[in-house]
Amino acid sequence: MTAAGQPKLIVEADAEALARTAAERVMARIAANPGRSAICLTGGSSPKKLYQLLGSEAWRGRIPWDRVHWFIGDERFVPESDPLNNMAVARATFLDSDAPPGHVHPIPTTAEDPDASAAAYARELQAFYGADRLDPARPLFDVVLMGAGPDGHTASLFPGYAEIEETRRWVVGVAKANVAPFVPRVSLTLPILASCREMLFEIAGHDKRPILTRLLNGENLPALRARSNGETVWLVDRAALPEEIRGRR
Ligand SMILES: O=C(O)[C@H](O)[C@@H](O)[C@H](O)[C@H](O)COP(=O)(O)O
Repeated sequence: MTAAGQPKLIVEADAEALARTAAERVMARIAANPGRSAICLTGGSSPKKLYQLLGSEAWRGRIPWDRVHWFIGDERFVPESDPLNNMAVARATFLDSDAPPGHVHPIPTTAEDPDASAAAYARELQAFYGADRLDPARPLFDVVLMGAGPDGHTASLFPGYAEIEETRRWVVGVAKANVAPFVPRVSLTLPILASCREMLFEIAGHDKRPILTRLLNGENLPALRARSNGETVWLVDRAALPEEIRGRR
């Protein structure tokens, strides 16, 4: 985990400390980009503490809302009114109070199917970026937030699924998830997620220990294959660490 190009592992005492470090890193990337900043959010339970922090009185005032745009790396193909909708969680927790509406870019789930929704979001990302080819010298996102599922998926890129190998399309529809909730998904692909200054994984809690152990052992799972063209950071808490590593820290 220390060789060049490898994810950098940062261990925090607990999920609260992890969320604070994640918030500081997001803020540092926004501050380092004096222009229009783009943050790619994620879903599931892992980012909730971070979102709550960013929505708190102390942190809200630190965010330059007028120059930050908020995207999402994957979505469950359910209406925004459904509690399973990833962007709806981010909106309710921190975006709705301060983000200008035009700066929040949800994956549309009103299209006829996940493929149509994926195509629409690809067009939106390309319009924002100003090109349909990514220039390695000009990343699409400042930060891409990620989580790791129990099967090693990340975003909605599941192990063994064809979508993980996609190199051409920016966004793909995924007919059925490998883990609950078993609803269709829409996901950005690895090359698009890689187009960022920092990819930041949040992996916390005892339940994550089995999958973190597999990832640290180098299993070729989507969460290990997802890498930034810039920096990749795995923020983990002690509860998620395998026993033998925990004893050494
Ligand atoms: O829509 C989703 O479910 C996600 O974006 C997904 O990739 C998530 O990050 C992992 O499954 C981890 O999920 P938890 O954070 O709930 O463990």
